[in-house]
Amino acid sequence: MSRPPVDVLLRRLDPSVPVPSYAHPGDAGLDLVTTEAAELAPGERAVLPTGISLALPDGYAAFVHPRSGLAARCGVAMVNAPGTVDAGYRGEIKVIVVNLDPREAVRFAKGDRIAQLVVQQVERVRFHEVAELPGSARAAGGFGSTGGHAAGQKPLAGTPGTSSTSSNGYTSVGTDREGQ
Ligand SMILES: O=c1ccn([C@H]2C[C@H](O)[C@@H](COP(=O)(O)OP(=O)(O)OP(=O)(O)O)O2)c(=O)[nH]1
Ligand SMILES: [Mg+2]
Repeated sequence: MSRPPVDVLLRRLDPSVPVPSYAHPGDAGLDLVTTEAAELAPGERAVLPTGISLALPDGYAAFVHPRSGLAARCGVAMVNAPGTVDAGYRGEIKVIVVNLDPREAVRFAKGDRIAQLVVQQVERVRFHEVAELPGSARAAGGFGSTGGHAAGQKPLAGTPGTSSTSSNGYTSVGTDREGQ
């Protein structure tokens, strides 16, 4: 059984902006539009306003995610993806987009859907500082320590894991973690 929706107060700073809604049942994201037209040259970024501000309930946050269609068709990404909207933030939600296409400019018209908002429950933590952390199977391995890199990609220097440089100059990372 699906859970009831969470009530969120929303203010439209621009009356022409639609109240964000889910396109399909089961969708996680609500599309956000830009209230400003913009043109981004290759490599250029912009902070675009959405005309929306929220009062999220305590214990929730909203995350501004990119749209896959814009990314695949136009090379548009979000510089800080996912952007974090704190429950206490009452300002306008903004989207920091960047045009990653090497050749083509991208144009946004007012009302174009530029990103999507995902509202989630978030935990608050209380830290307990210790001198040593308990052990784990992964330990400090990360940043490619399990292998599977594309050809020519080197693992991040200084991370645990078995590594060797072959005659072609590429570094290959072993996935055998025995004996570590
Ligand atoms: O993509 C984003 C990211 C953030 N925000 C808003 C909501 C968030 O609550 C506030 C602060 O964001 P963040 O903490 O990521 O930015 P900061 O650079 O750390 O700023 P601050 O010092 O104000 O926290 O900015 C957006 O509108 N869009
Ligand atoms: Mg911050």
